[in-house]
Amino acid sequence: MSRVLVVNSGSSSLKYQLIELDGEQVLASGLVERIGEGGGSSVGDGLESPPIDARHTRDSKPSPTDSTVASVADDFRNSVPDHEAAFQVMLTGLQEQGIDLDEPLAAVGHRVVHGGARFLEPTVVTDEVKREIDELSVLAPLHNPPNLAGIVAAEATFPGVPQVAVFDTAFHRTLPPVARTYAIDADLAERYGIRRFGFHGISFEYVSGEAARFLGRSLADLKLIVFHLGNGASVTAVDGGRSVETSMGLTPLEGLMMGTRGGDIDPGVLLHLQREGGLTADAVDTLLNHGSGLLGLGGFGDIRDVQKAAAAGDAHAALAFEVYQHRIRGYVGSYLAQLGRADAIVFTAGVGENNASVRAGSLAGLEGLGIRIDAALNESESRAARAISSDDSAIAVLVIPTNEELEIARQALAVVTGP
Ligand SMILES: Nc1ncnc2c1ncn2[C@@H]1O[C@H](COP(=O)(O)OP(=O)(O)O)[C@@H](O)[C@H]1O
Ligand SMILES: CC(=O)OP(=O)(O)O
Ligand SMILES: [Mg+2]
Repeated sequence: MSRVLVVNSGSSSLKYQLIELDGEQVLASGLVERIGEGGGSSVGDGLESPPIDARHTRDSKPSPTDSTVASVADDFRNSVPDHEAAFQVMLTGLQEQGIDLDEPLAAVGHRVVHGGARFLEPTVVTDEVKREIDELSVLAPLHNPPNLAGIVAAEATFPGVPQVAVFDTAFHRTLPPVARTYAIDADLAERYGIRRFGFHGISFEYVSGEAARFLGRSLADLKLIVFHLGNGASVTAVDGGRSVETSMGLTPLEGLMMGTRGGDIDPGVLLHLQREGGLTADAVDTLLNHGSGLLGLGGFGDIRDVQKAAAAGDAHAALAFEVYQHRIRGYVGSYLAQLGRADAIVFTAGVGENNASVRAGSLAGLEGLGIRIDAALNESESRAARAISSDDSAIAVLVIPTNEELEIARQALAVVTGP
């Protein structure tokens, strides 16, 4: 028996796949979107079709007149998704795709974003594991609560089936001390567990393997810079299959600019907002997680909407689009220096796979570093893993579709079947 249900219960969507790992066949899949906001669901090829318009976001940012701290916070709280309802929609979706829910499952695999220092491997869920995932919610408030809700719902629906948590942080267990250390007081860091963890590890692991396969080379010999550009976005330097540097840190707030998160910021800005703006710590949290990034600066959380607004002459949207690419370009340079060289730069996830302008814009002007994009290849509508660099590019540039669900299914099955 090697049938695994994968539940990726996210902050505003639930993605699922039922996978038969003998032959790696997807038996059913779907996406339940805009949970709790009257949103619908899609089944079947849902993961291939364009997903949600404004995930993690409202349709547009609050106007300055209603942006008192309290009203901004309340506004976002009103859109807290109902994950239990989403789980029920998923079950209906599975049945509509002809799945008999009584057929035995080897495991249910769950994406869990923050595994802290404790969870370095995929882990069979126990009450203690759930407690620890819950405790880590303070470091991933957008993610761990819905991840846990998915686990609890699956336990109730599939009693006796092992629930396996697969952690986004685990791939980054190889980060060397120099890359996981913040330059703050060492005793304080120790006492409060302050260090860099990194996220999107499930995707980075899958995509690195696929990039090696595409290049026909051993992963052990490759130096890769992998950009996961989804709603959340991060980049990892992968050396011989190991994460050696990554842009997210203690929480998924650090690094690149994202849909509703701003990424790297001078910590002095937060102090200034608290002292001069009168914002509470919770209001700053809301602002950083829900009201920054493309949404905060450009007015829309989905980069396609930002591009449309920019094309229509909106200066803030145009600037947001530029800043997004400027950050990516900066990390290319930084990680090239950290790795010493790179065999390939890889783009993945919603924006990375689908947005040719972001790829071209971010890498424009980097010919001196040996990076040249072929415009026609870059603009191709192909969904397959592919190269988009020109023949004379010293560093290959690849687009590799991610498949977090397949990676989770593989890891979950490996845990329950043992070595
Ligand atoms: N088919 C598509 N064409 C263009 N952009 C897309 C497409 N699909 C997704 N995106 C972009 O990807 C973003 C979401 O990425 P995704 O990886 O699905 O996010 P997440 O899994 O983090 O929710 C959207 O904001 C959108 O801009
Ligand atoms: C860790 C993270 O940011 O995940 P997502 O992209 O799913 O929001
Ligand atoms: Mg994602």
